Amino acid sequence: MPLLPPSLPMLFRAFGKKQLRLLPAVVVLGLASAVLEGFGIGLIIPLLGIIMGHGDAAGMAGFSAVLQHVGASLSERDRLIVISIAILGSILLKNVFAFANTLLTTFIYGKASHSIRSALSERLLRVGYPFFLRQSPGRLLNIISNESWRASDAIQIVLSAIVSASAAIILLAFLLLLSWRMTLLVTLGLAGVQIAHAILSANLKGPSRSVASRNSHLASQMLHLVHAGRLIRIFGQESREKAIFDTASDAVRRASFVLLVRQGALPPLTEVLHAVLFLAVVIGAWLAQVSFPLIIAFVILLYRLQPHMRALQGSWSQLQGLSGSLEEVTWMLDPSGKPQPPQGDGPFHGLRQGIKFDDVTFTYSGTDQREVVLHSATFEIRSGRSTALIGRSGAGKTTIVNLLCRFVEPDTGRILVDGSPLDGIDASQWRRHIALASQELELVDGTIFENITYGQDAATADDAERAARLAEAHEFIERLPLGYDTVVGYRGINLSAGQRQRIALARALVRDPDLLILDEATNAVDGLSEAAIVETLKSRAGRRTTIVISHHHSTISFCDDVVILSGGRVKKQAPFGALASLSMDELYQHEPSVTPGGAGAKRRRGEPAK
Ligand SMILES: Nc1ncnc2c1ncn2[C@@H]1O[C@H](COP(=O)(O)OP(=O)(O)OP(=O)(O)O)[C@@H](O)[C@H]1O
Repeated sequence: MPLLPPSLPMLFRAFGKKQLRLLPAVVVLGLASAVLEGFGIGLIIPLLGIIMGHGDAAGMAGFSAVLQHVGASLSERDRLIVISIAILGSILLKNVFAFANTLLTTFIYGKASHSIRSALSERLLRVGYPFFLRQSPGRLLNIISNESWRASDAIQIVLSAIVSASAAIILLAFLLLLSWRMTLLVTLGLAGVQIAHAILSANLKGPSRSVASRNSHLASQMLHLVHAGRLIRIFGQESREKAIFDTASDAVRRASFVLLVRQGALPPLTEVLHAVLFLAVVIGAWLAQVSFPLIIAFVILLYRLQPHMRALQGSWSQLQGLSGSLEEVTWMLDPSGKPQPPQGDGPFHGLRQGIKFDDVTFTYSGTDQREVVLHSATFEIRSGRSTALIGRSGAGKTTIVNLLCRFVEPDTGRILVDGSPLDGIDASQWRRHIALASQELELVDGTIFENITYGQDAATADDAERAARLAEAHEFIERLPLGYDTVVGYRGINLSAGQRQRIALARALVRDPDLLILDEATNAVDGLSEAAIVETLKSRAGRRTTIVISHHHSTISFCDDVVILSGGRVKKQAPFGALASLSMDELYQHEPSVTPGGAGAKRRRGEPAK
């Protein structure tokens, strides 16, 4: 049986070297206060000796005899005063050390909880994006908001266990110095209690895991209630959702009850066992005719030892009870088995010739069906031109954007940027040259100015206004009482969908990127505004590369090229001018008869179009 939960070492690593360096101080303070406590209790032997008129060391050996000689040269009265002062002094100093220890452990606890949360956020920010496609948001939320606190509690439990262990070791050493026979009896008894306790607390792991998984489920339900407020109301599902939530909440209650009952049974049980041990020692000492002051000192030491031993056992069972939470936190902290962030460290200074998808195939991993969503896609995006990416719903357009932004990587094939593989380029340098406005990218909970300049710390109010004008957002922003200082609320809840889209577009335009990607970025914008936005985009044409995804003909009308997708396959790539007269439906159904190079040509040779 491992002494500590296997997840603890990783937690301590997250904890930081600086804080770890403080741990010896915790041990030293714990030991020092225990030494003072043991010493103070030991001095009771000569004190009682004087009071009871047994001032000599008859019947005593070893350390007890040494203590019995403390102040032996003084008169009885002076000795009594000196010993009393020494006892009081040691109690006082012991409590000063104990308080210093409390301060230190509280400081370390605070730092530990912060370090764990910080490490969790670091992991979330650095992990490869596909992680979010596979994991339940409820689970992630539960780990950060609930389990991270429990992991911090585990660290505090370990710290107080260190203090208790230090005290127990010292008090046992004092017991040993007083009588090795009685100490042997005590140690055997304590070992028995410890074994009984360990066996009982081993069955806390299951309920602890059950609490963690039910908490994840409950967090998912909470997220659902927050996000689906309109859906639930319009379909009149309040009662049903309430019942589902209550079931999830009650499952947490029931799992926690089982855990707490099992945990709660341990302290009374160990207290009874300790009491049995205590009595056994007293009776044993009496039977062995140990001197009375020695028995008193031994019993007091034993009495003081018990809370530390019980605290140690309590720490053990608490750690077992927290094992589900610890496993969840260490799972999130552990980089192994998680998608890596995009690799590659090549520099990128700007797009010159263009981007080529070369036979790219892609499947979203982690889904049960694992359907191929992009089949051998080959097409080009010319630099300084606008390319419309069109196709019916589910054709794979957003997947292409995900690949371009390196949120996901191709299974086979390559994406070439100016002839170099994209996966060899440093992802953050590449992304600095891209801006994405998409129906899925949210606004941040801040002001309109903060949203427009998100990721552009150097952007001024003028820059923000210029971008807002280009995105047809300036007018409505100016009409708001607080203008650019208006707080948009969580996910931009205080704005209309069209207003949110225009701010998101301004956020993309303020970067003036090499590659602007608009994925259904204006589908909620009114016709007039959209026409003006298209004019803006036209003015960028020839200067910057733009990819536009839309189901509206008007939105793609200014594009130079069009790539038509169907069922994850590139059906056609052509200059848009040649097909501009066709409606969107006709474009979607267009057969790959005149494909200048690229995927269509390849298929004509080998593979029928789907
Ligand atoms: N995270 C995901 N996990 C699994 N499959 C996904 C995921 N995202 C998309 N898909 C699947 O990939 C296919 C292509 O989806 P994609 O979002 O690229 O389509 P789209 O052409 O952008 O559609 P729309 O016009 O509706 O936005 C679809 O069949 C979809 O079900």
